[in-house]
Amino acid sequence: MDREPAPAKLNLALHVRRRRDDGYHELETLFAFVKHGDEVRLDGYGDGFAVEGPFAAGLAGEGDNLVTRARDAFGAAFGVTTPGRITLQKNLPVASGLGGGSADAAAMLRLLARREGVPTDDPRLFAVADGLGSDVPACLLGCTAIGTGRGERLAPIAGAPGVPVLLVNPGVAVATAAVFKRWDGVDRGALPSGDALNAARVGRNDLEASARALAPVVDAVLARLSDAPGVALARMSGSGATCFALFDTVAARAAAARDIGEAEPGWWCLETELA
Ligand SMILES: C[C@](O)(CO)[C@H](O)COP(=O)(O)OP(=O)(O)OC[C@H]1O[C@@H](n2ccc(N)nc2=O)[C@H](O)[C@@H]1O
Ligand SMILES: Nc1ncnc2c1ncn2[C@@H]1O[C@H](COP(=O)(O)OP(=O)(O)OP(=O)(O)O)[C@@H](O)[C@H]1O
Repeated sequence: MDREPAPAKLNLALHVRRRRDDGYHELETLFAFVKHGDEVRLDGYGDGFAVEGPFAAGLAGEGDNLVTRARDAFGAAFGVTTPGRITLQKNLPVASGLGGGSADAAAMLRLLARREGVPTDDPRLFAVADGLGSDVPACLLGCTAIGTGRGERLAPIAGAPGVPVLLVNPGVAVATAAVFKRWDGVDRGALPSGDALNAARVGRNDLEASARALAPVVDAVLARLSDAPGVALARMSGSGATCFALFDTVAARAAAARDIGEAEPGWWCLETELA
């Protein structure tokens, strides 16, 4: 059995600069990853596709799932067919701003590249990732990076590994296309330069207002995270509704997780670290 982790993506900052003629938006975003996520497994025997784990329910099956689409796109690009049974361990909430589907697709590509002897920096692999979704190249790269264009043009930067993070999702799925559609068209300026934490601190998420309009509970999540003692930064990730907070200490993160868990037992809370 071959396994590959699919870590959750965060947009520490997400600046939307303009709407393009092709319907996508020009972004400047600071991608980072945490130490938790989904997992893709490939078993050499059998065939088919199965999803398990806490967020497996209701997820697209074979055909529509990004994992099987990644397998098929890899096969078409490299002229190989990889038999075997694929299992997706779905630990991340779906349509939640954590890029779970993109992370799963990227993990499938990494796993197949390893099997077939394709270097992970092969430009053809990135072209396949690009064709699967705007976040997939960043997830394939898998390290702190500035993303421009649709998010597919990547420049790695030094990260801040080990910083304590709390992720909170209120259980409302938000469709990415709908959030971009509500963006007000106002360019609020470039992503600040500097190291990752400084850029994150000074930056924004320009999709927050649109996501709040679709999922007003995002306000409550951000309020709870911002009010937590010892919080350095609280912000929504991607198109929401998951919000993250960076903490000064593990103890402060643990206290916030406990308080939020008691006050809002229906919310998903995950204590993790920047990778
Ligand atoms: C919000 C982010 O997660 C931030 O990293 C990404 O921009 C979205 O990445 P993704 O989920 O991989 O998005 P895609 O599957 O490529 O696109 C889904 C839909 O989101 C909108 N979309 C996405 C990316 C982008 N730069 N501009 C857009 O307007 C488009 O309506 C598109 O049809
Ligand atoms: N393996 C997968 N995991 C999650 N979603 C998938 C997967 N395959 C297909 N999808 C579909 O893709 C859509 C987006 O899911 P995903 O969880 O990647 O979005 P997201 O977390 O909102 O990403 P973003 O950071 O772009 O906002 C869902 O509506 C889901 O039906």
